[in-house]
Amino acid sequence: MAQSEPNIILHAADVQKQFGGLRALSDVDLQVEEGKTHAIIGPNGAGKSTLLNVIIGRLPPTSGAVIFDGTVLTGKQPHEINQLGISRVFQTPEIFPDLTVLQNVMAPAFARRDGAFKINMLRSVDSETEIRDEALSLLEDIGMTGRLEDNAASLSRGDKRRLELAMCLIQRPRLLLLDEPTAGMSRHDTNTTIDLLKKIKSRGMTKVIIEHDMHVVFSLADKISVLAQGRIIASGLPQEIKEDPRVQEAYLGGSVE
Ligand SMILES: Nc1ncnc2c1ncn2[C@@H]1O[C@H](COP(=O)(O)OP(=O)(O)OP(=O)(O)O)[C@@H](O)[C@H]1O
Repeated sequence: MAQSEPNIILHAADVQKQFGGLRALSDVDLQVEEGKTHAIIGPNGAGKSTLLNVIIGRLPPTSGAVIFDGTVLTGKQPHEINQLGISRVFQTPEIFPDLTVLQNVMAPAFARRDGAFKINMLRSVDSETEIRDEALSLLEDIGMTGRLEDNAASLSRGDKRRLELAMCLIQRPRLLLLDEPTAGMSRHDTNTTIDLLKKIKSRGMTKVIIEHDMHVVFSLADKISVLAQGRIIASGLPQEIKEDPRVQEAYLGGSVE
């Protein structure tokens, strides 16, 4: 029996981004399959953050379009894109410093339940007990059960990043964008985060991850696209990318191990 075609949930179609005289993105065509983890790698200045900012509506593309599950995102505001079920974990954590750790994780679930989020996120309307239970479960997953009542401002940078990840996960977005989710973390915290991201894979959430740490990339990615000087120079399975001479060259002759 023929295999059914994979569903492309996110498509950046022929995207260009110009900053004055600098072309940060050229002819970028990125297709992300539903339920998969798609990593975008590339040397410094390759255009990775620019592409992510175009996807989430923070930057308008100079030309081209981004399509999410049949809806053209280009021209929409970041909050509208978020309401369609796209969340992003930022390099600088965006948390509520004056709330406790537990309150931080519960807050986005209440916002989603009571406000505009509720229409397009995967989950249905929950009771406060359900939200609390899910927040506790996520906090256990990220190893922060011992810090529930601590003020979020008191957390280390790595803990703030994992807290923000839990805040995104409780919204159960259809697409989660992760911008260097383990930057600044110890190896132990990095591995905890990898385990958490693997765990949520089984929930069918699609993830796009930008990452410099190849241990993280090769632990998580189903597919990898390589950006260099604003162009996608290779796209494929992790093993194909590892062996691709163009990729080795883009990393200045280094290895992508
Ligand atoms: N707002 C901006 N104005 C002008 N130039 C910009 C702007 N944002 C990014 N650039 C330039 O666009 C290019 C791509 O930058 P970008 O931050 O997307 O790369 P990156 O792959 O994310 O790099 P890194 O891995 O170092 O974060 C770089 O040359 C950068 O200097």
